[in-house]
Formats: sequence, structure tokens, C-alpha cells
Amino acid sequence: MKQLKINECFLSIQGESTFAGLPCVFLRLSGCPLSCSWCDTEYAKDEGEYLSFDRIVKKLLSFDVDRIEVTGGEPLAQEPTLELLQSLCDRGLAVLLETSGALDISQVDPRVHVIMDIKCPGSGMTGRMHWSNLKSLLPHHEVKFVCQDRQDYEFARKIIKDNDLSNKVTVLFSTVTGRLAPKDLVAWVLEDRLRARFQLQMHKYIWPPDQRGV
Ligand SMILES: C[S@@+](CC[C@H](N)C(=O)[O-])C[C@H]1O[C@@H](n2cnc3c(N)ncnc32)[C@H](O)[C@@H]1O
Ligand SMILES: Nc1nc2[nH]cc(C(=O)O)c2c(=O)[nH]1
Ligand code: SF4
Ligand SMILES: [Mg+2]
Repeated sequence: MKQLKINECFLSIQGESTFAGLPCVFLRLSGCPLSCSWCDTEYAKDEGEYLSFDRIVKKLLSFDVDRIEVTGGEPLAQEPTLELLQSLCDRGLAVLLETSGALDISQVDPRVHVIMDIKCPGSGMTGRMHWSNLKSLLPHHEVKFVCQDRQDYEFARKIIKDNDLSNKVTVLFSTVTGRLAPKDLVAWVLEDRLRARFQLQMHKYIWPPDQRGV
């Protein structure tokens, strides 16, 4: 029986990406092989329970919302995730996948809206990037740079330029909450006339930033 280790499942508004502000059901998978210095979901590393696909799908559908984000933890670290994503697409749902960039995305169903981090130096995880993912990106995918300082920003700017990312996908810039002033990152993006979308984690402004399940 196919199963996945699940940390939490809840209804909220999407706080990030081009889908920000829209109702969305979140499925947070347990476990992550990375350890970003600023990770806000460390609780998802170990905590969780194994649920069958049937129970997961039943739970997701019970919210009666046709947009689902699969996140984590690192969702692609569990092999059955690929099949779950496909079956959610087959049901006609809009499926978003939030992934670190460290695992291969080439086998993800092309209907999925992949939102892929490119880990900047401040995360400590740049060396873990699966760089050939850049070749697997589709026009409806989004890449996200989460920056904690100027060094991270300059790294992101170089990756965007060297790979012509703004012409291929939506490029998102985000601050590490509490580590970089949003106005500084916005000023840099504007100064360089980058074709990128600035975002904040909206849910951390609506609810206390450390609240789970929102
Ligand atoms: C918790 S991760 C889960 C998905 C996947 N492991 C990843 O890193 O993309 C979801 C998103 O939250 C972002 N994130 C985690 N901690 C953050 C923080 N302290 N400030 C801003 N964004 C953060 C990550 O960079 C990622 O884009
Ligand atoms: N509301 C809300 N939006 C989100 N977008 C991405 C999230 C994540 O943790 O991956 C997230 C989250 O945890 N909550
Ligand atoms: S990859 Fe995602 S879940 Fe894993 S440590 Fe980094 S931010 Fe946290
Ligand atoms: Mg989050």
C-alpha cells in the first residue's frame, strides 16, 4: 500500500508565489535531507505519521478547495510523492509543489506548478543544489531566492543572468524573515531593474510568525 509520512494538512491562504492570497490546502510532508540555517519548519524534519494515499486524498478533498500545495520538509525526499502529485493532477486539482532545488524535478508531472528554491550561500546549502534542475524548468514554474544579505542577493543576480532565468520562468525574491529588511532587498532589485517578483511570506503577517498550521 502506497503511503507517505505527513507532518500536517491544513487550509489557509497561499502566502507565497504568484498564487499568494488564494485559498489553498497545504500538505506538509515530513523529513528533509537539508538543513538551511534559517529553516522555519524544522518541526517537520522528524514529526509525522504514515498515511495511505487513500487517507491523504480523502483528507485533501474534505476541504473542498481545488488548489493544493505539497510542501515540507522536502516533499521530493519521499519517493511516492511523484505518484501522489500525478494522481492529484488527474483529479483536476491545481497542484503546487514547493521544493528545495536539491532533488531532481525532472520526473515531476508537467501539470504541477513547481516552485523551486535556489539556495543562496546564507542558507549553507548551495553545495546541495541539483543544478541540472535548471534544464527541467517549464514556463509555468517559479524559482525563488530567499536572501539574508547582500551576498545572497548578488549570488541570485548572477544565477539569474547566467541562466537567463527571467525569460524562462517567474523569478521570486524573498527575504529571510527577520534577517534582512524587505526595503533593502526591494531597493537592490529596483536598482538593478531585475525582472523579478518581490514577495513576503504573507501568512507570517496575518498570524504569529511561528504559528503552525496556517
Ligand atoms: C519550509 S520550505 C519547504 C519546501 C522545501 N524544503 C524548500 O526549501 O523549498 C518552504 C519555503 O519556505 C522558505 N523558508 C523557510 N524558512 C524561511 C525563513 N526563515 N524565511 C523566509 N523563507 C523561509 C523556504 O526557502 C521555502 O521556499
Ligand atoms: N499560508 C502558507 N503559505 C505557504 N506557502 C508556502 C508555505 C510552505 O511552508 O511551504 C506556506 C505555509 O506554510 N503557509
Ligand atoms: S530545504 Fe526546506 S525544509 Fe529543508 S531545511 Fe531548507 S527550508 Fe527547511
Ligand atoms: Mg512555510
